[in-house]
Amino acid sequence: MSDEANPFESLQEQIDDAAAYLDVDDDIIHRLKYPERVLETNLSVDLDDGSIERFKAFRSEFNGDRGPYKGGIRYHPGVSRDEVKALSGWMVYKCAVVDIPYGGGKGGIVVDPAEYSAAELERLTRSFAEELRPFIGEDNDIPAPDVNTGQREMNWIKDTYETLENTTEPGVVTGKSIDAGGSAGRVEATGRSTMLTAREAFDYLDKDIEGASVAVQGYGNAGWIATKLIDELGANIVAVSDSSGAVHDPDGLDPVAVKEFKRETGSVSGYEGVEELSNEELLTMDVDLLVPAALENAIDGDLAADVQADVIVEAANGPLTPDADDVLTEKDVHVFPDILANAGGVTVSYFEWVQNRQRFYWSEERVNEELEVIITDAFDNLTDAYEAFDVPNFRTAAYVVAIQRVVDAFTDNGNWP
Ligand SMILES: NC(=O)C1=CN([C@@H]2O[C@H](COP(=O)(O)OP(=O)(O)OC[C@H]3O[C@@H](n4cnc5c(N)ncnc54)[C@H](O)[C@@H]3O)[C@@H](O)[C@H]2O)C=CC1
Ligand SMILES: O=C(O)CCC(=O)C(=O)O
Repeated sequence: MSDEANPFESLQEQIDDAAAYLDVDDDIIHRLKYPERVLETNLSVDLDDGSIERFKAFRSEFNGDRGPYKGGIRYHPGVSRDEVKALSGWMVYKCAVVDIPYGGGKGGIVVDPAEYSAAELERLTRSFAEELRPFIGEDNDIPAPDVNTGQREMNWIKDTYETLENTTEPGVVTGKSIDAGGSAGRVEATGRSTMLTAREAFDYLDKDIEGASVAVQGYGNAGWIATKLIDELGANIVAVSDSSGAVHDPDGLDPVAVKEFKRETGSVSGYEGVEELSNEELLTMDVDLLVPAALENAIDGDLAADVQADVIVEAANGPLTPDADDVLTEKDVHVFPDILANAGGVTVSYFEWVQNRQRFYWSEERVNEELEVIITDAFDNLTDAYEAFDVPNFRTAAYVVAIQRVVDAFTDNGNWP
């Protein structure tokens, strides 16, 4: 993974690339490139051995023109202020692409959760929730899971908030467990929209997904579910990876068996009867479809020169640097961007929030059906814009659609002459 590109600068470049196709005042575009505010805090947490450790944490509220700030919370040693700013900006344009009534936010704690006990992580999460309390709320800013967080952490945040506020407000966070007010289908939603985007992309490009060879980088929530659902479309999953490395079988891997192996051993590496590869080798395999589902900057300009995939569908946020985009556009590799492909997560978070507010819960079938409508409509809007604006790639098309929607909300709110 390249550590050179600054994700916040990448976001700003993506906005500029699309703004060039729109008739929007430069001052408005400038406003759309910076967060409205960023909370930076230091959390002091009691460890199990009696010592105290301090953790840096952030929450960026990028833009609220279309609704409450919305976006996940990440636990990772690589979290930084600029990373969180970028991730919160991508949330703004993601929510606009799928046309759900949210702005964008994102948070993170600089921590490797593997090094701490569950009790320590609970104290850390509740401490962060206390700091977040003045900012979050179902009409203000609504956190959700991201890398290394899930239902457990969301339940802790909800409980801390509700206790301090002396209220019941399950819609203050999404991605909760079902018993705490979560939605059916939320855990699978990010991988599901990745699958739907891949399916629509192959159809649009007149390619057959059945039998298509697929490599997936990252085998966590987004990557594993995407792999399983793309496999169910009849594609041939030839390689998957996690931070330990990649496994490759040209005859096809069984995604469920690999997942079970990872659950037992902690990694995909060591899975029997397959070839072991590096992550870089996986990313440059000659496959029909490549799905980056790990972290930002997985493919930079240098690596992009060696990419052999025909189609890339981004399950991760920001896996390609702007340099990589330029190289891949030049090579005619079709990249379907994160702000569409992984938008299933926030879309089903929206369904969860709606259900929380109505205290009326939907079946998983209804969630999946409504998600499919939103993702396929968004895909059609994106490809319409790709053709109408004659932009070089699908990312720019997605930003053209999204920026126009945010600008329309801003100006309709009476903020501009
Ligand atoms: N969880 C969600 O609902 C959503 C997640 N995303 C994005 O999807 C991506 C993955 O998130 P999750 O699956 O939730 O996280 P996760 O923590 O469940 O999984 C991350 C996976 O990436 C792997 N990984 C980390 N570094 C790697 C590397 N250098 N090479 C290969 N694999 C590596 C990890 O081993 C793990 O398997 C992130 O970019 C996240 O922002 C986007 C939308 C929603
Ligand atoms: O479910 C959500 O609100 C946001 C998920 C997220 O962080 C993302 O889409 O990157």
